[in-house]
Amino acid sequence: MIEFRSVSKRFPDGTLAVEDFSLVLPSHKTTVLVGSSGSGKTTLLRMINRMVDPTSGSVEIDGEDIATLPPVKLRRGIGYVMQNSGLLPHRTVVDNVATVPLLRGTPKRQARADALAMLDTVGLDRSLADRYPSQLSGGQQQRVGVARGLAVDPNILLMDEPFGAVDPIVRAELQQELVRLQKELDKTVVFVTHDIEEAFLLGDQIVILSEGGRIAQVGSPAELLANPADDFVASFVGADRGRRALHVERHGNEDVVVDSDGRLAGVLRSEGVR
Ligand SMILES: Nc1ncnc2c1ncn2[C@@H]1O[C@H](COP(=O)(O)OP(=O)(O)OP(=O)(O)O)[C@@H](O)[C@H]1O
Repeated sequence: MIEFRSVSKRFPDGTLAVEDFSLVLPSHKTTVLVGSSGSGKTTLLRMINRMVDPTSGSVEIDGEDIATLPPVKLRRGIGYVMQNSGLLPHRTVVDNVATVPLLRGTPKRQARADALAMLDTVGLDRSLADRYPSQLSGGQQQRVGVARGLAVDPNILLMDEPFGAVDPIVRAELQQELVRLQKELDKTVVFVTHDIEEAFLLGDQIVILSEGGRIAQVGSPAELLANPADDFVASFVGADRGRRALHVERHGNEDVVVDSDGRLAGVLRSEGVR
């Protein structure tokens, strides 16, 4: 598990990006940090692999204070996927995926074989292996980014708005793919987004942040929707707008569920009946 203990981050220019943040991120679960721009999501994420060090407080992984670990070593064991994929433009797809394993000393032939297998895992055709990133679509580039993040078989995968720059259809595909991958790989995933729908889809634990990394509420999607802590959360999760408020209408012998705009959402069945 990852634990933030009273973590604050003040940047040299005086910006207090995160103030006294404490949270446990359970292992083998997906925690989604969601909040508006500037709420400190990226800063928090980057403190997990020491791309940013806290000004005060500590971050622990499985009980070990990561300030005591060399950053380079730590990072090689943590997958990191960025919004614009962060691929090296002058390296082929397969070489991009194999970069970190090679740095860790995996023999070249083995690293290539592993990288090709990883393309299969993220649903990319091996025929793309020798292309350069610019010869791929945005969605394909993001898949390569995910493959690269997973290439070192990390326990922890950090994802910073990885699907933010692709069109909505590809984005939905990538989200479904991540749901599938997470079932299969069972990593501890920390995912940053400003999209609450994405958070609801992917998160076991959702952390709603307001400015300065302040936690507005932590909970499962159901908890947040059923019991929003305040108006800010209610508005953020859409509980206030009636958008998610469904009601039941009787049609003949069936109860159907209808949304606030009168659109049909489904049929109501008592539990156990299919
Ligand atoms: N290197 C830096 N130096 C100074 N201020 C910084 C630095 N990096 C981030 N900040 C500031 O810290 C605050 C939090 O930034 P951060 O990038 O963590 O937010 P975010 O929630 O990820 O935002 P976004 O959704 O826009 O990516 C912002 O006010 C930002 O301007």
